Formats: sequence, C-alpha cells, structure tokens
Amino acid sequence: MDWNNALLDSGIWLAKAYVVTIATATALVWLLSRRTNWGRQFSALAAGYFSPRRDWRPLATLALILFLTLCAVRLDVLFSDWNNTMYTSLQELDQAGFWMAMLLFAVLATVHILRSLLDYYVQQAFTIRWREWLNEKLLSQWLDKQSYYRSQYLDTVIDNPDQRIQQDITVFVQMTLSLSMGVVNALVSTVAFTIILWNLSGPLSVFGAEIPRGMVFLVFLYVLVATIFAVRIGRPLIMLNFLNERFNADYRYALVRLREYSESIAFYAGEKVEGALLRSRFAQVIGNAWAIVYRSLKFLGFNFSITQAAVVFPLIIQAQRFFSKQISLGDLMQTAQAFGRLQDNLSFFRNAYDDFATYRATLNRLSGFTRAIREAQALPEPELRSDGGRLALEGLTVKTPNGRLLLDKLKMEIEPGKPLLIRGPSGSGKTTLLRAIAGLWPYCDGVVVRPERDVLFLAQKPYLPLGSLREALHYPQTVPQESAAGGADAPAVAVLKLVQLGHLADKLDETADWARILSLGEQQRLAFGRLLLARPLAAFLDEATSAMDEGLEDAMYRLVRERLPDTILVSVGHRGTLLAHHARQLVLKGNNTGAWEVTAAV
Ligand SMILES: Nc1ncnc2c1ncn2[C@@H]1O[C@H](COP(=O)(O)OP(=O)(O)OP(=O)(O)O)[C@@H](O)[C@H]1O
Repeated sequence: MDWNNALLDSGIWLAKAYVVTIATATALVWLLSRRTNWGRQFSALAAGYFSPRRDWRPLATLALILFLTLCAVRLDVLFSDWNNTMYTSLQELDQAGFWMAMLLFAVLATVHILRSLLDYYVQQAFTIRWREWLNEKLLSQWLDKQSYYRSQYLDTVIDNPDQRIQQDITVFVQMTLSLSMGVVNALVSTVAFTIILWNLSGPLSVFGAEIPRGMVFLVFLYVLVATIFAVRIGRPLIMLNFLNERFNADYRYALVRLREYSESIAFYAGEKVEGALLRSRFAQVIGNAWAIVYRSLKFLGFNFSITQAAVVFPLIIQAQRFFSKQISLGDLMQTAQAFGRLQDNLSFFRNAYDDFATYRATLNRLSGFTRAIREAQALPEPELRSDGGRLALEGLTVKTPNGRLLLDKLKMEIEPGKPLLIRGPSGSGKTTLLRAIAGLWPYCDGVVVRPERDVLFLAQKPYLPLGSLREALHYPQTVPQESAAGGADAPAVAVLKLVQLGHLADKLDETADWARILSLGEQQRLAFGRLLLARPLAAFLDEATSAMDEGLEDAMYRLVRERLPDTILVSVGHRGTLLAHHARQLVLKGNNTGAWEVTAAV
C-alpha cells in the first residue's frame, strides 16, 4: 500500500464507486418497482416523498447517506491495508515504519469517528423527517371524508388501523433505510474485499489439484455452506417471532378490555372467568418464549461456531505460504481480516432474510391501509346540498348494508320553530336516517339539503374527548382563547348552571376521564350545554335525554327552545312525553317496506 497517494486513490475510488452504485441502485429500484409486487407497494408509498418537484432535500439527503456509506467501506479497506502495514513493520522490526503506522491510525480513526457521527445524525434526521411526512399524509387521509368511520362499511374491514399509523410507518421508514444501506454496504464491501483477497491469495492445492486464488473461492464456499445450514436451523424462528408479536398483542388486548369494562366485570364479579382467559393468553406467550429460546440455542450455537472457525480458518490455509516466506506477516493478517469481512458481508444476506420478511409484512399492512382509505372515500353517499340554513330531504331512500329498505323516498322540509320528532319501532332506521343526513351512511340515495356547517348531532352517549371538562363542553370546537386563559369564564359557568351541572363549575379545567366519572344523565346534560354554547343552525338529538327523568327532560327541551329559537331541531325518541316539545312527528313503520308518515305531534 502506497500511503502517500492514499488520499488521491481514495478520492478516485469513491468517485467510481459512487457513480456505479447510483447507476445500479437507480436501475434496480426502477426494475423492482415495475416487476415485483412489493416494489410497487414501496414506490406507491415512497414516490411522493422523494419527488424532487415537491422538495429536493430528501433525495439530496439520501445521496449524502449513500456517500457516507461508501466512505465507511473505503475506510474499512484502508484499515485493512493499515493492518498489513503495521504487522509488516513489526515483522521487519522497522521502528520508523511502526510509528508512522501509529500516526496513520490516528488520522484514520479520527476520520472514522467523524464519519460515524455524521452518518448517525444524517440517517436519524432523514428517518424522522420521512416519518413526519408519511404520518401526516396517512393521518389526513384517514381523517378526510370520515374514512376512519366509513371504512367499517367496506367488504373487508381493516384490522388495527392504530397499529398501522403508529407502528408500521416507523418500521417501514427505518427498515427501508437500514435494509437498502445494508445491501449497498454488503455488496460494495464484498467487491472491495474480494479484490484484496484475490491479490493476497495464492494457488491452493486440493487433493493434488491446484486451484489458483483458492482462498477467494474458499470463502464463498464457506459462506454458502454455512448459509444453507443456518437457514435450515433458523427458519422456524421467523414463524416463532411472528407468533410472539401476535400472542403478546392478544394478551395486551385482553388486559385492555379488563380496564375498559372494569365496572361491568366488577359488578358480575367475573374475575374468575377473566383471570382464566388472561392466564391462558399469557401461557401462550410463555410457551412461545421457551420455543424461541430452544430454537435460538441451536441457531446461535451454529452461528458462533461458524464465526469462531472463521477466525482461524484463513490462518490455517495461508500458514504454509507464510512459513515458506512467500507472504509477509502483514499479508497473513490481512488475509485473515479480509476473510472475516467477506464472511460478514456475505452473511448479511442470510441475516437480512428475516428482516425482509418483516419488511414485506409491514409494506402489506401499509398498502392495505391506503387502499382501504381510497375505497372508503369512494363509497357512495347521498347528495348533500346547501341552501342557506334550509333543512329538507328530497326523495331520500335509505337501506341497510344487505339491502333491506328502511326508508323509501322520504320527502319533507323542517323549519326552525317547528321541531320534528322521529319515532318508530326499534331497528326501524331512526339512527340510520340521522347517519344519512350527516353524510355518513353509504347505502342511500336522494338529496339532503342542509347547512354545510353549524350542524350538531347529539348521540345517546355523548362523546367526551380526552382533556378538561371545558374542552368537553366546547367539543368539537376548540376552547376560545380568552376562555382558555381563564378570563371570561362566564359563558361556560353560566351554561353549566343552566343544564343543572353547577356543581362542576370549579372543575372546568380539571383533566380527567370524564366519560367514566360523570353519570350518563350528567353526560347528556353536558351535551345540552354544548348545544347552548355552539348555537348551531340545526341540531339532531338521538335519544339525547334517555337517561334523564321526565322533569329533567322537560327542563332541557324548554331551555333549548327558549335559548335557541332559530335552531332547526330534530329529535329521535321513544317516549311520549317528547311529543309536547315538537310540532310534528315522522313515524317509520319498520316493516321493511320503507313506509313512513308525517303527522302533527300530539
Ligand atoms: N353497520 C351495520 N351493518 C348492518 N346492519 C346495520 C348496521 N347499522 C345498522 N344496521 C341495521 O339497520 C337497522 C336500523 O338500525 P338503526 O340503529 O337505525 O335503528 P333505530 O331505529 O335507531 O333503532 P333503536 O330504536 O333500537 O335505536 C337495524 O336493523 C340494524 O341492525
């Protein structure tokens, strides 16, 4: 090795390797994204991020990471040459050469440390930015056009969307980078160290036959045989690791349900049944954990043996040439090291096999997720028209998913000051009609004329978001600034008092799991408070007073009619007492013919 020209040589080496790698990688990505299914899935997920028209930085960062990866390989080669230089100086008792080697090491080590740190930083920054972008993209698609809700009406409902958003995006981004750079590193290193070994190795005689450059062929053969055995021994681990994820998820899910339904389970004193279920699920986790341990013992045992044998194997092969003075100590040591590096790099593909299976599973989950979002957004919906504050249904037909007719060509107009009560037997389609008016129900036809915004739907069990009581009261609006600052408490407190929740006034800013603390009747009154604060153009109340006594129900309806005289009001309910607060009633017959009737509310 001529260290005087090392810098120039390395520059030329890097330039060549960079051009070849970029050309090969581009061709490979192009080919894979056209020819393989997973390649297509990858390009559908990644193309947007790497489009230079959107932003040139991701591609530039990737190019930098590639360059740093090649620098790592070049440094490896230089360290290998350095090893040779150092051992040769020792063998020749060349003191000056030895100290020169020490100085050289300081330079190489400094470059190595700086490169590693820079590489770590750039890779992390790249991963974080890509993750941010992909998360934002999928999250907004998931929230857009209520896909998170409407996707439940698809023929194949997707499982665990939360896992896909939270976990799979991270795994996808990290593994894309680690696998692709791993492949580049392993391939370029393989070429580089094959060349080194090629130059160092002499003919090898096997059963009398001379194999020129035998060492090079030996290492490939060594790794090939090791790989065949390792795959055989290690393959069951892929399935065992997959089961490990699943059993743990099942166990966690059972624990979450225990928390979610704690009250019902406690009332039933169902600990025995729950305990048996939890223990059986945990037993699965443990059974699988032991299976992993025993399989890993075999796999690791084999791998350790292969790695240990690789330490002395090249020494044994080259010893003869060293003792007959055909090669120097430095050459011998470099051979051993190059053999080890080649062995490592070729083994990358064996080890990456498992990672690649995980990667493909992640790609499948993410692609399934984006496909479900597209399909959910393409589901039919009634035509929503806006005509000022008007609310009217024009020939609205509503069916169940399996085609049963709930409402046939409903036609009516609802005006402010003339509230409508929807009645009918259980299962006749009252809630579904509200879903159709909200634009959520895919199985309907006709026109819904309604204000575009300022419409509030109150369900029987009001939704209380995570956060403070004040946030729950303002939902789905955000808390107004002045109110959040604590200045103008008046509206929130006054509204709480109006809906007979004055005792909660001093807890407005307390963050708690309010859906658990408040009784259903209190939650329903809180929803009425929401209505009074939001002052919508139209309000739909689906059994919104079912948990209140008749006195409270009467008070709440009076309040709404008094305070919101201009709001169009539509209620769903069974109780006769509701009739007093409505001008008309729509009765669904519930006999599968879609028959309906509008009469005065008496
Ligand atoms: N996602 C769904 N998949 C299949 N069928 C559904 C779905 N949602 C509702 N249905 C069916 O549509 C019909 C109407 O349901 P809906 O909830 O509108 O009735 P409802 O009149 O509000 O009943 P209740 O008075 O009991 O609340 C029911 O037969 C129900 O089983």
